[in-house]
Amino acid sequence: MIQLDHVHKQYGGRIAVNDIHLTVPSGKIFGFLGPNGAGKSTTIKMVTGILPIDSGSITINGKDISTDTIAAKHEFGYVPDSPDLFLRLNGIDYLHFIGDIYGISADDRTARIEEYAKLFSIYEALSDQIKTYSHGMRQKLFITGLLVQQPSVWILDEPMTGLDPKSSYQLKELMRQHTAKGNTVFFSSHVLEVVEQLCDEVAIIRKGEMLFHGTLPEMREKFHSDESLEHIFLELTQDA
Ligand SMILES: Nc1ncnc2c1ncn2[C@@H]1O[C@H](COP(=O)(O)OP(=O)(O)OP(=O)(O)O)[C@@H](O)[C@H]1O
Repeated sequence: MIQLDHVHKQYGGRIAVNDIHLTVPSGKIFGFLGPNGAGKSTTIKMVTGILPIDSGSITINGKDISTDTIAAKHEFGYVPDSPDLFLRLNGIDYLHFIGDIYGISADDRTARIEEYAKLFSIYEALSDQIKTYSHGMRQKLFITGLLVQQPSVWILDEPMTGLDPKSSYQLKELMRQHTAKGNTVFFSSHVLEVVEQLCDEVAIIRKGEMLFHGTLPEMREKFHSDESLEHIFLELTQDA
């Protein structure tokens, strides 16, 4: 479970996230939506401890990211929207680095690397430097790292971007299996068809303000609409 309590963030004088209160429950796939510049990545970077919070608090499985940072970081895994990191490492070195950080045993890590790198068709490329990977391959390597770590909470920023249809399907299946075991998946996306098909709950943010948080049936009831998520999203986020 992820809990955001009155979280606020400004860049200079500009408010990026305004007093957000949100619970991402265990056992659910949770979609975080909003137009460009709405505050999604800023929120995700605060949840993951990459950016400091100006005010409010964030806990992951009850561990406070600001005051109990290391413990909180052991609760989640994160796949960034721009996986352009550790470029001089080989894929396999990156996966062992993740295994070392999170104390994954040699047997578990070998089995997981083999299973998931093969599932995402990057096994053959693991001895190459990450800088030679395409965007989609980098994305899949970071997802494989998440699966080597196997944390209870998955935080994914635009995870489907750059994935081919088969990999996107595999990731969606893994998200479903993970939450079916009582774990948490929190991801941002612009692909509303995927969100509509996959998510148990959604939150919509615009200009740093939370516009809606709940299930899709609750959204339809609240906005008196039988329309698609895309239609409701466009209505909600259009400039007044
Ligand atoms: N490092 C920064 N310095 C100054 N302003 C920033 C910075 N990062 C983001 N912002 C501003 O904060 C606001 C929220 O940006 P954020 O990246 O969180 O949006 P987003 O919802 O993730 O957008 P996108 O869908 O385009 O990725 C925007 O107005 C953006 O210009």
